[in-house]
Amino acid sequence: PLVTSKELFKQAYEKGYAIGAFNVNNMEIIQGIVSAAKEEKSPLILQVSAGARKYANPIYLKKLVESAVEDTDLPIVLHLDHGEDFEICKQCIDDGFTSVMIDASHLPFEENIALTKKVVDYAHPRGVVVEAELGKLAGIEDNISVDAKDATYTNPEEAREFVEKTGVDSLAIAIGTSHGAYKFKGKPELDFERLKKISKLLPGFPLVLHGASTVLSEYVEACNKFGGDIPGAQGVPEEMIKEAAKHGVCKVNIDTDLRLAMTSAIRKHLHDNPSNFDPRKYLGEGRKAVENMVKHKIGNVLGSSDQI
Ligand SMILES: O=C(COP(=O)(O)O)N(O)CCCOP(=O)(O)O
Ligand SMILES: [Zn+2]
Repeated sequence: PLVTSKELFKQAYEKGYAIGAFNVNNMEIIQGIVSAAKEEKSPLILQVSAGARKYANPIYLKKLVESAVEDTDLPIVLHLDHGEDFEICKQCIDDGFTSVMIDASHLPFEENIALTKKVVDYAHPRGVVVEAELGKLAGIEDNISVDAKDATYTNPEEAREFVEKTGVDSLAIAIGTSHGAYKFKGKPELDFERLKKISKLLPGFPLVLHGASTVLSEYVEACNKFGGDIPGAQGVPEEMIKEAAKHGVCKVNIDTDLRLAMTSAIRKHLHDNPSNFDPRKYLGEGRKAVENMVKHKIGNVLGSSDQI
């Protein structure tokens, strides 16, 4: 069924695992993710960004997710990723999403609170949960200085005040991750001291990690071997994701690893089969690669297998 993440996060928090939140943009990506979750008997968050709504048309995405629920009967959360204003959150809530993110992290603290509370006050009476963000995902400057970290990473005391004043159900925090394939110039590093402080001040409260792709080297190498050009790509080591799940992180956002898995498979297929021009062949290979990557994440990193 379509579910909210409330109960899923509660169990994940208690058992120390995290739930993958995978971005969806087309049928094959959804099918790959969902078959992996089905096989791993794992709860699942399918998330739709504004970019995905523009690319695929919201109606198609909603119907594809409904098909996944009908086909597998998995507990699936349909989540709006990075909602940029009240309007889009309202639209998705009215459209049957079970969870929305209002990303007001670029606003001053008080304005972030006000806008987040406005979304919470609309969502909760309709049985929908809300994710907000406090702090700014790292840029890709080299290991940034301590005071720069304090200026951009999530402040633990502010996090507690934010949650109390907004009633939000989960909080995306900034501890050194960033979106995309180029997360670290030097050695990958997350601010675990900060994470521990935040989770200590917010016991039992679900935290969210954005920019949590590993940028798996096997896919980067395959992309580059078959015509791609993705130099120096680096992500979050899987050990760090496991560690974060032990300190209150219940939702782990993964999009770049999906893209790399799909792209590497398609590049390889097109390279190895120059005479083929049937999209079902290379899109099918892409789907299979997505399925295998998500199975790996669920089974070996997130720990959410056999939880349904
Ligand atoms: O946290 C992440 C993904 O992190 P990742 O890049 O490490 O996978 N996300 O919220 C995904 C953001 C995708 O937005 P868009 O569709 O506009 O490109
Ligand atoms: Zn994000």
